[in-house]
Amino acid sequence: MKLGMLTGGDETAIVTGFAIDHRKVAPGTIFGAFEGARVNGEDFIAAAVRAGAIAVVARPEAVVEGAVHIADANPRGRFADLAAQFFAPFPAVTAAVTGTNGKTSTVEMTRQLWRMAGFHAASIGTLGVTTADERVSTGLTTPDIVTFLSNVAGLAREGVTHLAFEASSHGLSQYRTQGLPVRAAAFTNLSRDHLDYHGDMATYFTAKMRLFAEVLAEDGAAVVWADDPHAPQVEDLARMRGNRLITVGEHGKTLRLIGRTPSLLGQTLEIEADGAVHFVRLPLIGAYQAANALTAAGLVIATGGDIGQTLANCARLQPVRGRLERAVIAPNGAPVYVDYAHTPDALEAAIAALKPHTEGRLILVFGAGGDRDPGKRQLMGQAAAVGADVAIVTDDNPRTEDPAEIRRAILKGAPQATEIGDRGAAIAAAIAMAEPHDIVLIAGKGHEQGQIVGEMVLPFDDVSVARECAA
Ligand SMILES: CC(=O)N[C@H]1[C@@H](OP(=O)(O)OP(=O)(O)OC[C@H]2O[C@@H](n3ccc(=O)[nH]c3=O)[C@H](O)[C@@H]2O)O[C@H](CO)[C@@H](O)[C@@H]1O[C@H](C)C(=O)N[C@@H](C)C(=O)N[C@H](CCC(=O)O)C(=O)O
Ligand SMILES: Nc1ncnc2c1ncn2[C@@H]1O[C@H](COP(=O)(O)OP(=O)(O)OP(=O)(O)O)[C@@H](O)[C@H]1O
Ligand SMILES: N[C@H](CCC[C@H](N)C(=O)O)C(=O)O
Ligand SMILES: [Mg+2]
Repeated sequence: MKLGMLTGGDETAIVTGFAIDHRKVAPGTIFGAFEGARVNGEDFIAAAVRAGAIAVVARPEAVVEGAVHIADANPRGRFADLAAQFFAPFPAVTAAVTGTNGKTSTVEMTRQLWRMAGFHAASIGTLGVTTADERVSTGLTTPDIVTFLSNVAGLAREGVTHLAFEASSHGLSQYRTQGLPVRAAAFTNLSRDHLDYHGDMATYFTAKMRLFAEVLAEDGAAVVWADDPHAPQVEDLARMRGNRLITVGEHGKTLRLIGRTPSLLGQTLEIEADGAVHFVRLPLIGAYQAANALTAAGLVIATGGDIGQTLANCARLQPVRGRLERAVIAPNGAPVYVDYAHTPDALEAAIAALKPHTEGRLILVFGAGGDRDPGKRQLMGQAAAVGADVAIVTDDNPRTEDPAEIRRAILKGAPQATEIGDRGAAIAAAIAMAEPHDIVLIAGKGHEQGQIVGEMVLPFDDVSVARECAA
């Protein structure tokens, strides 16, 4: 592709790729220079040009010498739109999911439901890039724009026609998925998280709402978990833009949840849709997994799926890695679950999911991440104090913070809790104290494979550690 095709000018230089990090610039690259949270990408423009950048997308006031300056007050957005022209074509059917909790689960279930309907489907999110054959990690929930678009194009080349991806609030505010047309967008819920980055709840919500206000195609569909207090605002936005609206949940109109009966290994959902009542035997426990399954079903229906068939397929959904995953059953019969709950709301949801299955005590092991919203720590402590019978506060990715300080903040909300900093020792203690009718819940890390201490990632997997402790 010639540069002129992107700039509208007559430049004949051949574009070989796109980069947002000057260390990834090769001859023929278009470099995006963005102001970041840590550093200003404009400081690397000269180095990018020396490395062979032929054009730089940057604010009008940035200085670009020796390459074409593609000036835009919103360089991230402009860069994304140009990169999308370069990387296209993409899968024809795309669905994005936003919300504080449930994005990973919903995109994974959407992928599974599309596959059951016979489509070549993929998902991109916290778990990585997932197809029917493999899973490749990208490190972020919503990868950077270049990684994202190149992966999406790669999936299309492999024959993927249906893609569901997670639109995190960071991703939305940094235009990490801009340029990929979105046919359907879902909202799961809003609660406290990431205030270290967004500052306050209103800004955090506005970042998420970009998905509906700007990213979703004008003729696309909005799928809303109607039982969240923020749902009406999302619904109003969709109506205002003239998007097709699909609402799910007890307050939902498209898929109305009228009954939910937990069973030993799953639950039966009674759903009213299109004037008929459907019974879905979901093989997953917990109200939150039912919510995510219905939101996923909403996305599949929004993109052409048959209501009856899609609901019937929910009976064959496979568990999502690290979300209420049963790691092991202790020798005395107590089951040990691993869950990715790392917000106050998620912790409450995970506890609520296991409560109906607990005849004895619910023993909880949890912590909170360093270099992340400190305000959520005490609230997570409170959620544990209210919901768990025994709570053990431990470390979860302290990153560059003092882990003892993080635990202290959590303990303010859970003064009765036991403190065991070493995560392996905390898990061992929980399993050792469990009696036959108790349940152990290890929260916060889910699928994660490491404990981040300082800049180091030490290998750590809750599921393997639990199995070792129970052996
Ligand atoms: C706070 C945040 O979102 N940071 C991400 C973001 O950084 P930024 O734009 O603020 O970048 P910066 O480091 O200040 O640098 C500014 C610019 O200069 C460039 N640069 C920088 C250094 C250099 O030597 N040369 C150079 O060109 C950078 O590539 C960047 O474009 O863009 C970077 C490049 O893509 C990401 O690596 C970085 O993720 C950091 C590592 C991170 O931890 N992000 C987390 C918080 C995150 O994004 N999480 C969300 C939500 C999680 C969830 O709830 O699921 C996610 O989607 O994963
Ligand atoms: N619909 C929901 N409502 C409340 N809590 C939920 C819901 N879905 C998931 N959770 C809780 O949040 C945890 C994370 O779920 P999931 O990974 O699907 O969310 P996510 O939005 O992708 O999270 P992240 O922002 O870290 O990527 C789960 O392990 C569970 O504890
Ligand atoms: N995507 C989330 C994951 C948090 C997982 C938890 N284990 C932690 O490290 O806080 C974040 O970056 O905030
Ligand atoms: Mg996720």
